Amino acid sequence: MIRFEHVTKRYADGTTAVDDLSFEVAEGELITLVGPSGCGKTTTMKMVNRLIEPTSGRILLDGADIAGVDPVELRRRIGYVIQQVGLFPHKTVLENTATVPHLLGWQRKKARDRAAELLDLVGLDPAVHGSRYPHQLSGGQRQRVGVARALAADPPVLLMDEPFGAVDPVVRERLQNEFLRLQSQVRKTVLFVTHDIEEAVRLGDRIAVYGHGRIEQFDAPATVLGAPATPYVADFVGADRGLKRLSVTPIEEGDLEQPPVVRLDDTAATAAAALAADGARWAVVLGDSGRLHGWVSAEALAGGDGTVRDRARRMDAWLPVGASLKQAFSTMLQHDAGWIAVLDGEATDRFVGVLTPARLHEALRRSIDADARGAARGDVDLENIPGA
Ligand SMILES: Nc1ncnc2c1ncn2[C@@H]1O[C@H](COP(=O)(O)OP(=O)(O)OP(=O)(O)O)[C@@H](O)[C@H]1O
Repeated sequence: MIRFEHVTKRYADGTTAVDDLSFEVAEGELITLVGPSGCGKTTTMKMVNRLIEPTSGRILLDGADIAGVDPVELRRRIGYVIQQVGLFPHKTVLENTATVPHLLGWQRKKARDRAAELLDLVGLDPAVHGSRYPHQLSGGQRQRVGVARALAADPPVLLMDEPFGAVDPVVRERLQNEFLRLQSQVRKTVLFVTHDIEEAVRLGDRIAVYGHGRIEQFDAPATVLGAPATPYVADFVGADRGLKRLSVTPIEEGDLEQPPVVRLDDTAATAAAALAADGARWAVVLGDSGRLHGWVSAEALAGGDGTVRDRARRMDAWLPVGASLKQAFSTMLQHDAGWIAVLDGEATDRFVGVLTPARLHEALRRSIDADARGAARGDVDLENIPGA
């Protein structure tokens, strides 16, 4: 979709902002460009819509060299969102959003309908916010309008230069989540510049980590965190990369422990026998429809009649398979629980196993090791990891 071939940009004063850059971005992929200030991220981005021309090399869009495409025509295919959103102060939110459709000569009604649809998509109510002026919005709302405006003409490519850089961390996280939801619907090819590794990791399908004018590593977030290609990248992603990695490592079925499972209506004696057969001290308890109810200990089942129902404790800390290890850790803390149940996440909510802190740690170690060796996580034998 977008292809850089040996692209170099040298400014008139001799600064080499981008040095012999080659990479490729697939259609519908979200690439984050991350690195310290002045490393060439913005220059890279602006060469794609020809706000800056390369000194040498080629950039191809859909296989065609963009040097041969009229810049105005090119920019119609490329949405652009920047940190200082650049909304027109004297135009309403709706008019701002409809800017590009207007320029493209759409009929007024069609352009306004499209703008309203886009505002809705980015979480703004067109009936409430559409007639406001930019100064009547919060910073986060202005950023949303910026995104809506960039999407208005439905361009296949989106360039985003620190779009959420100017808002506070809480709003920023909300905007990031909304943007991910939006992207899962619209599937644009996105280049997203940020200097924040957390943001890069959270958003990117792949991350390009920049050194000076060059890409030091171009990989999936989990790989960048788990197996930094150079000491520079390791330093940039930080000493707490293990923690960051939690947020990009999903829970897999193979990570889970399988304690005995009993039902609320089982007799205490049957349940006690099941625990004894397994040598287990506790069992997961499922309710009537197979949903998670909680747990029951071997002590609670000892002696007496009745059913598990009388002796079980409720515990509803659960997550679906595929949720991140970070969510798992945070759910454990939130419920003050030594384990969480993992369900299949489909409509059936089938119980698939239990994640304990020890299993979580193992999953993390296994995924780091798998990336380092280019293997699948399930194939990693923890015995072979030193210190595991
Ligand atoms: N017009 C220009 N003339 C000369 N040098 C420039 C020009 N624009 C940018 N540079 C230099 O090129 C290098 C790369 O700049 P660029 O804006 O691409 O970096 P960046 O990674 O986007 O930085 P930031 O995160 O601070 O925006 C920097 O050293 C910058 O000073």
